[in-house]
Amino acid sequence: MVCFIIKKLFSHRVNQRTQVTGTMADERIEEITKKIATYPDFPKPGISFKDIFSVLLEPRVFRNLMAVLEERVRRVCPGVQAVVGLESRGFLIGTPLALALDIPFVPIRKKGKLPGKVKQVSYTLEYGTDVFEAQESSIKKGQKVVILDDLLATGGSMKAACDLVTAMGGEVLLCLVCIELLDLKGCEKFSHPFDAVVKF
Ligand SMILES: O=P(O)(O)OC[C@H]1O[C@H](OP(=O)(O)OP(=O)(O)O)[C@H](O)[C@@H]1O
Ligand SMILES: Nc1ncnc2[nH]cnc12
Repeated sequence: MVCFIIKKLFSHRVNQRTQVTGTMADERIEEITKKIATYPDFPKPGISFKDIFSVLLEPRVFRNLMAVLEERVRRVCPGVQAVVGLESRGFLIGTPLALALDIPFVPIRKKGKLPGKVKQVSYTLEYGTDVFEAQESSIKKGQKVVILDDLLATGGSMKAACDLVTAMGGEVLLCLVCIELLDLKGCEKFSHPFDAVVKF
């Protein structure tokens, strides 16, 4: 209900509402921002690659990132029932977040990697196309989920994940990323509530 109201107020962005306030919080995010390394022209010319792994190299900064993500989920969608993480970098932050919230972690993987019956959706990336899959039994009808990823670029991956979760009967309460590339306007691709810790 709260998410619904926030969504109505801020369209697809909930940053204004979920931003952690206070000096400590701002300092954590400032430090996380500084730690994210940028690699020009990787993996293709014209792509400015933002590397979440540089944050994971420092346990204190990684812990602060996880704390910020957890605070935002608890604040915006306290009734959340699962964390959905996108392969592969979304797994790195999705699994510790699910553990911290004591709820299931649901992987969305690229085609052909999940056993058993799967549901799939195809999508376009900033530098290619791919197919996402989830195990049929991993998302229950009516289950309230947060979708988590390291980065939002064109928004193709997040939109595909929203479509897949919705097609499986899940309810997307929040799409959450560590890094948003503002110029690419990826959050305009989908209509679910969205939040990002760091924006470039
Ligand atoms: O907003 P988009 O344009 O869809 O791009 C963002 C996605 O691209 C990257 O994943 P990638 O497919 O490169 O996989 P990886 O995490 O395994 O490196 C990133 O981790 C996001 O999932
Ligand atoms: N610019 C970028 N940096 C890191 N990961 C990405 N995935 C898609 N675009 C990306």
